[in-house]
Amino acid sequence: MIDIRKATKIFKTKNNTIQAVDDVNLHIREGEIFGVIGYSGAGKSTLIRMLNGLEQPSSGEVVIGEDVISSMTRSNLLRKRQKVSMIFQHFNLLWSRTVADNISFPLEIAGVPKKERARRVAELVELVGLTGREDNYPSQLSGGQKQRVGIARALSNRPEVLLCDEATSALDPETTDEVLDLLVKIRDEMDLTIVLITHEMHVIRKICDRAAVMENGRVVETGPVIKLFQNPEHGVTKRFVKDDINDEETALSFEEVREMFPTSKILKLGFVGSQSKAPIVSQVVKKYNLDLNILSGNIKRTNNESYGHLYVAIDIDDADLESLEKELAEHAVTVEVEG
Ligand SMILES: Nc1ncnc2c1ncn2[C@@H]1O[C@H](COP(=O)(O)OP(=O)(O)OP(=O)(O)O)[C@@H](O)[C@H]1O
Repeated sequence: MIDIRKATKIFKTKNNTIQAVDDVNLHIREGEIFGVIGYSGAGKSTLIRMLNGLEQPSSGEVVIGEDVISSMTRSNLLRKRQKVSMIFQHFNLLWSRTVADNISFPLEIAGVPKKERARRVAELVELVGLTGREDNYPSQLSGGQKQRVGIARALSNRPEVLLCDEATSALDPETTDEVLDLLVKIRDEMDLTIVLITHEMHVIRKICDRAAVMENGRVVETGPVIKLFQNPEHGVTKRFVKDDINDEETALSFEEVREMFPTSKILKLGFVGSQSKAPIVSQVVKKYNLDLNILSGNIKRTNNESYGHLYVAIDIDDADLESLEKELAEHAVTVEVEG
């Protein structure tokens, strides 16, 4: 559906040349929620702006559906933007217009008749959960409500692609989750493809199907979200995953654990998918008659799976450990011996 092929973007300023996007190749499938994550300056905004022609690549191509965005005429691009719409971190609402009039604005520009506009606005207000707020001005709304207006406005011309530029970065965690839930709902109900950029791994974990990690203009890792969390390969991905899981405390307490259980081995058991809900550990503990201390654990949910790990201190000799590893592997539970 979306193909970014060998895209680069070079900004030349008076004293400087900056390679904001460096030889990026990405394929985004129809109907997926695709995330791009990176720290500040990684090139995310420049990349997402290439998808609606707000930036033109210095070289390479951006294709959405049948259209080569990177070589469209201005008038065709303006028409295409009705099908590739965008929401923003700071909402970009028109402050002198009411909720209803903000949502109606793109329809007015597209020349939709008044009656039809009113019908569409009513539908969208309901879809984004703003019934009763139609006549409010943006200044009378909370951040989450303002973003709902932004979403409704972006959906007014029935786009095929919705681009989200740090759409939840200005919101508190609870409101973030509500807006993320809304994005999933509209993707499901409206056959949308969503591309979002963020610096929060939580956002990727919560709603994305696949994601790309950017650093210095390059995509350094890409794949299904569960894979990025379970088996991050690049250092930047590992940092993002660690920040999200926040297992620093576990690492710090290993020394104490060794003092407390000098004869034990410390194991990290990794779970994914349906296995993370099954009582596998208690089954093998019973079977091998093991003495086991649970040190810490963490189970997280992605959009459609759970994954996580459990640190345990366990009195076990090498032979038993080998059979235990084999048995757990049959249940897709990984075992790593710490230290
Ligand atoms: N119009 C521009 N002119 C010159 N340099 C630019 C321009 N736009 C972006 N850059 C530079 O390109 C690099 C990538 O910027 P970009 O905004 O795409 O990164 P980002 O990952 O979105 O970061 P942030 O999250 O801070 O917005 C940065 O070094 C930035 O300073």
